[in-house]
Amino acid sequence: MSIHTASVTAPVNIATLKYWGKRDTKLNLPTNSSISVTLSQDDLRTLTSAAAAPEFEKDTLWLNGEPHSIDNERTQNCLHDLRQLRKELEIKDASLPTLSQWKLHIVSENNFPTAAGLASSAAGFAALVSAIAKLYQLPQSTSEISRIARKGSGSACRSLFGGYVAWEMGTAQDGHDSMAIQIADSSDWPQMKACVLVVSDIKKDVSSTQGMQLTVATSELFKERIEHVVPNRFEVMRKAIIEKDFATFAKETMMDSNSFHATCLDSFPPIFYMNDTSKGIISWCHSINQYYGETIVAYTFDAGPNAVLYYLAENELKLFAFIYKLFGSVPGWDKKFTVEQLDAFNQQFDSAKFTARELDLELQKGVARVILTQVGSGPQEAKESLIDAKTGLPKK
Ligand SMILES: Nc1ncnc2c1ncn2[C@@H]1O[C@H](COP(=O)(O)OP(=O)(O)OP(=O)(O)O)[C@@H](O)[C@H]1O
Ligand SMILES: C[C@@](O)(CCOP(=O)(O)OP(=O)(O)O)CC(=O)O
Repeated sequence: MSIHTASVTAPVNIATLKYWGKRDTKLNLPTNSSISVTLSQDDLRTLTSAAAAPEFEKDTLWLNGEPHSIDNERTQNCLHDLRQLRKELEIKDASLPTLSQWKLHIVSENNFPTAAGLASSAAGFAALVSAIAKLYQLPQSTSEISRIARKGSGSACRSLFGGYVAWEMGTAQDGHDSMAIQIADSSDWPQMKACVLVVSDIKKDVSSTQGMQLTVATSELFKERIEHVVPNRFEVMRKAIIEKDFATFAKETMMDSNSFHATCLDSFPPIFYMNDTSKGIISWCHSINQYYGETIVAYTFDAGPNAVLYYLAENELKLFAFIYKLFGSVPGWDKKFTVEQLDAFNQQFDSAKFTARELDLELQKGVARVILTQVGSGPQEAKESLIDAKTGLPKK
């Protein structure tokens, strides 16, 4: 069997200026531009291998070891566009193997919970589209490929780049100008770190796709958000990233998370993604910033209760004096810090004279684990393949 394969890893991204609302649900065209930070693949990543061979009978996807439906319109749109681009190459150069006509086998693994509000669809579609683009040796730019990932899941287009990324909403009806661009590389502002407080990794009741359309259809507040709030914030946040102005970046990030969740509450019937633990974490972050008299931490919440905290490496000790005090007993710390470093967080807390009233111990019960990570790079070609090169099936 003559099997062609390619493997890619792709990152998760967490928006600091949220995408919420579509003007075209088929093409995933958004009602506003958005901004995100790409997280390091050392901690959260999707690995996808794609293979094409004339003998394959049908397009098949295996996700986390199980067959997974590929018949949905979004995945089909991505495959269609990628095949179209490959076909153009084959027409120009008749010596190329006709991969565009062969069926695909795609095998993918997320190294974190799927469909649990940790942006698995973003990393998943970014990896799927990147792996097939690599397999097909497509010459298109990363932004052009991001347009295809967008059709899989809107936020996926931002996972095509590392660092700090904007998804420009565009205005064209066919979506050709709605794609991701890089605002700054991870190496331009490498000090950005992220701490994910996993409040729940259970599948959510209202998916992002359903939730945002309910907001578009019913929320009055949403109109104000897309017409005024987001366009202004986009410029302020972009500038803050370029100038490495953490205080402004953090304030806008927190305000945008709150604005997005306010439009969820303003939807009818209302959508609640945050729970009491999430709200407690918000107050806790404000207490920490107030205690230090400067903004050292920003929180943001996607369509679920998990918190993502952004902070700069230089403030890690200051921040973790508090975060480790509350959430030190859950898994995730020992992989990143030595016993001495963890002890330093405790000592820093003890010297902080923080009162018991401000220390909300109830919060401890709501967090299941922490994921400690940082800004990272975009999709990378992987040496490891999940596909057996002889059979074209997933490796056991
Ligand atoms: N590695 C992958 N390859 C292909 N598709 C994937 C992959 N990972 C996830 N998906 C698709 O994304 C779906 C999960 O998307 P969903 O939006 O429900 O959750 P999420 O992305 O984890 O959460 P959120 O979007 O709120 O952050 C899966 O059911 C699957 O169809
Ligand atoms: C709250 C968000 O995470 C919503 C993400 O929505 P999706 O990209 O998952 O939605 P679809 O385009 O319908 O697949 C905000 C964001 O990532 O910008």
